[in-house]
Amino acid sequence: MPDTHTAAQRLEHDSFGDIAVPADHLWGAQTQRSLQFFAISTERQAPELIHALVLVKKISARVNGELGLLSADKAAAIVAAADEVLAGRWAEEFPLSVWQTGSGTQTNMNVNEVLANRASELLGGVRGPARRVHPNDEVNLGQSSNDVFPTAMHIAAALAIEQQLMPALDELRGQLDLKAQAFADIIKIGRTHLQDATPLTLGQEFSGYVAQLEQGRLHLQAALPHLYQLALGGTAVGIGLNAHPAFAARAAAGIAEATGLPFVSAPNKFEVMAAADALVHGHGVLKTVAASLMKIANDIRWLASGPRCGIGELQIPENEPGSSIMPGKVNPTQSEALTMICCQVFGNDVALNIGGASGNFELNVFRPMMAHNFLQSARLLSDGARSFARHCVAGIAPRRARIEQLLNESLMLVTALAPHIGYDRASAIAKHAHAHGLSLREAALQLGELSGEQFDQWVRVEDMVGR
Ligand SMILES: O=C(O)C[C@H](O)C(=O)O
Repeated sequence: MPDTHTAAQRLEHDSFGDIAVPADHLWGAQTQRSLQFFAISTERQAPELIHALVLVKKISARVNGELGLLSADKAAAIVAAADEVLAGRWAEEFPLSVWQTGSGTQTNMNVNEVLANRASELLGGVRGPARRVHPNDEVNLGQSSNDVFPTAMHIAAALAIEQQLMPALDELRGQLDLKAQAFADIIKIGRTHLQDATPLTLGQEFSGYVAQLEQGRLHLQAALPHLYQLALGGTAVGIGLNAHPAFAARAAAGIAEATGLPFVSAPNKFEVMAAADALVHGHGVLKTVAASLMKIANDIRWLASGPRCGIGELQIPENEPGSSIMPGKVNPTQSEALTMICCQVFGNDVALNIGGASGNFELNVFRPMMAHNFLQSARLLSDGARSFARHCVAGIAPRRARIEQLLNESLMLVTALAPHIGYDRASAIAKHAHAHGLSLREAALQLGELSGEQFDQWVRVEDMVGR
């Protein structure tokens, strides 16, 4: 009795022979082998990377058609199949693990197979070995995983920076800037080394966060030109064997037009294929942005600590119950999520650096991991920055009474006396005040260092904050 519950299968074929694949899927033999031999963990190639690979295939088919290397009907069918994927169809046809061949060959072939089978169907043919479009000879025409995969990585990374990360960071910068302006007149005590320091305004403190993100944007922009260089046309080792001499430049121009970004054919294909420095540099900037966000998120949660027994200068939004056991407790959860994201980005950076440093001769073979880490970092930072902007920063309010209390209790206002009575005498006032639980004014008068009028004239916080 045949098992009627067994899913229908069809035979696919590659240079290793026949292999059964699920009949309802478009992928072919090499995808199936990869599923068998790389059943490793749950990380799949990022949708942004698949999208970029499919775009490369679409533009390549069009250019190869224009160059007379591919018949017009087949080029059009591959373009149409690619457009279906780019429009969101067939997402389940790209099931491969990140942890596979280091060049991304199996994912390149996954894309080739899906587009070949679908293009065949669009031409009225079948899927499988009798298909009317060949995955290697036609979809992969004039290409190798070695140039296609780094090309897709550069496209996906540049798009992630420009379309995801920059807008998200701009939103967070905008929210912080609103607070910087709103808090411009609130004088508070500064802290250095976690110890009391001289005063500044809350607005000045927040303006530092704004400037951090402005610098981050400039760093991101500076990382883009290298990512705009595309390896496509280099084929296996960078010399372009089997590609038409006009292919590289035309394909890069097509990708630039399709994305609206100034991609060009890399002037040196050996560099973009043998190394992955553009990704290492770009992720270095993502790491820098993570360092900025971690500092900002940490400051805000420390300033909001309490509400009774901490610093308590800021009130942050109370979005959800904080504790399963402690009634009424509310926690700085947005800061916690964002700082965890930053940790992940730092970890991704280490792995990506090792991968980038470990290429051999003509090819870097750490690419799927590097693409995965880069795109995960960009996504995490984008979503995290937006979440933090909307659910924390937008609702931050100053706790004025507490700010004023801590300002008045601070001993470091004594710094304003140093130009008048010298460092040593001012220091003696601060130490005396601390030792005897006195205010600075009381200590100064007790030590007979200056008159009350002089103290009031010289220790004026409004004059200390440099506005
Ligand atoms: O898959 C390819 O096109 C080439 C492969 O990565 C190799 O260099 O062996």
